[in-house]
Amino acid sequence: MSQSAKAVQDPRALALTLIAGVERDRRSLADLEAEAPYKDAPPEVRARAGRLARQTLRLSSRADAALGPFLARPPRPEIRDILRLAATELMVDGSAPHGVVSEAVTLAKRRQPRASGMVNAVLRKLAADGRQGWDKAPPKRLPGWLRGRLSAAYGNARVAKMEAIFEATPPVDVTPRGPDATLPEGEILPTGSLRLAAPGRISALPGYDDGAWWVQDAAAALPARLLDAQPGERVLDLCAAPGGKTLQLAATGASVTALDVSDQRLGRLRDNLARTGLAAEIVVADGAAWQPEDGFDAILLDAPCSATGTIRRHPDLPYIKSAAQVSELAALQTALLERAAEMLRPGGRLVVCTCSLLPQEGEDLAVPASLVPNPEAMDRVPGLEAAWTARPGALRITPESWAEKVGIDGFWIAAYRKPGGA
Ligand SMILES: C[S@@+](CC[C@H](N)C(=O)[O-])C[C@H]1O[C@@H](n2cnc3c(N)ncnc32)[C@H](O)[C@@H]1O
Repeated sequence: MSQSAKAVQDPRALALTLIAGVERDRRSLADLEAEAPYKDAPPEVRARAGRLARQTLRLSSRADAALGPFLARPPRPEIRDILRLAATELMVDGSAPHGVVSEAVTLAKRRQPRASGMVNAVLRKLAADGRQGWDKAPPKRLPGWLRGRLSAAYGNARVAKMEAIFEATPPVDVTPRGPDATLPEGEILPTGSLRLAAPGRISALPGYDDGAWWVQDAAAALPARLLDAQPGERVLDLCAAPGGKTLQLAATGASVTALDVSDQRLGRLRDNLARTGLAAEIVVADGAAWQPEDGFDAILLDAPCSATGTIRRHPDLPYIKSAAQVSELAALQTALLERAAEMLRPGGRLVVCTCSLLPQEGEDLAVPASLVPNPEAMDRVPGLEAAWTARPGALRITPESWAEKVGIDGFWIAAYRKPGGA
């Protein structure tokens, strides 16, 4: 059987193909998971492989620190990845050592047979004596270009706290469709989202099939709440796919247009609307060029960005994002914001957000002269931390907020209005 055919049946082998694709080819997990061998694997193999790959990427430097004392010399990358993956299974999952070691040895035999004895010996030693080295290792550092910028914005101590949060398995939050929604077990958060107690298989949880709620980080749920769409209002969700915020807007009874440049990503938005029974007009277009016939009462711009606020959910990002990409994205964000301001009717409201931690994609974005800050928007949402207010009408949320609850996604969210109108 070929390596790729074996990977389809074996979650560990499949996880290793994902890890290699991220680390060595600098490709995103989303892209790798859309193609073979991942897409051909059975659902339960895919789910476990995806979880193992993310866990291993999140914890790779902790694994290296714990494995280091037992290694005579640095292993080749494909053997190093097997060791890292097995280390996380031993130290995080608490899996039985004999099973983890024997699977790792089998994988090593396929890649570099001469290394299998070393893999066996090192992992046995790690299982017996590695706990202290694992626990005392510092969290994985962000890449230098990103760490430098975040340290300049927030200080080293806060960045270290963010790095600690990025190592943790992220919680799963859901947005209730309304006050009477059937909800799974969990903790109601101050801002109204629900943090699931035991996520497991999401589609098997009560209320999922009826569209009573949808998965959405607590921070990601805030921009639509701040926009406060009203029944009958004409609302534009600019950059809408896969549609978490479209669902929130549509659930208010507003008349929602959901626009995105990616027809493929809009496919997921269509599926989400079908599951929840909510409605929106879907437009495939470049938001910076689209010309609607009439202005909108309210616009939500969730612009494409570096997504550096979501590294705990996307541990591949530090490998694949660069400073040059951030500058390109900031230029696109500025163009989309200018266009959004033009599409807003006088008297209308606009909320712009990015799931970025970089001021270049938040605090420093140029705001069109036709818009003024709308601090009143903040009064409509409960549970906002005072420390999040960056300036009137704008929130800077960083991932180490709510650290005792395992954090929150990082976001920049700013509310504006366009003076004039009736
Ligand atoms: C942060 S995501 C949006 C997430 C979405 N609002 C949600 O809550 O599920 C950014 C989106 O912007 C889209 N996008 C990128 N460039 C665009 C453009 N020029 N015009 C419209 N959409 C664009 C991407 O396809 C992507 O779906």
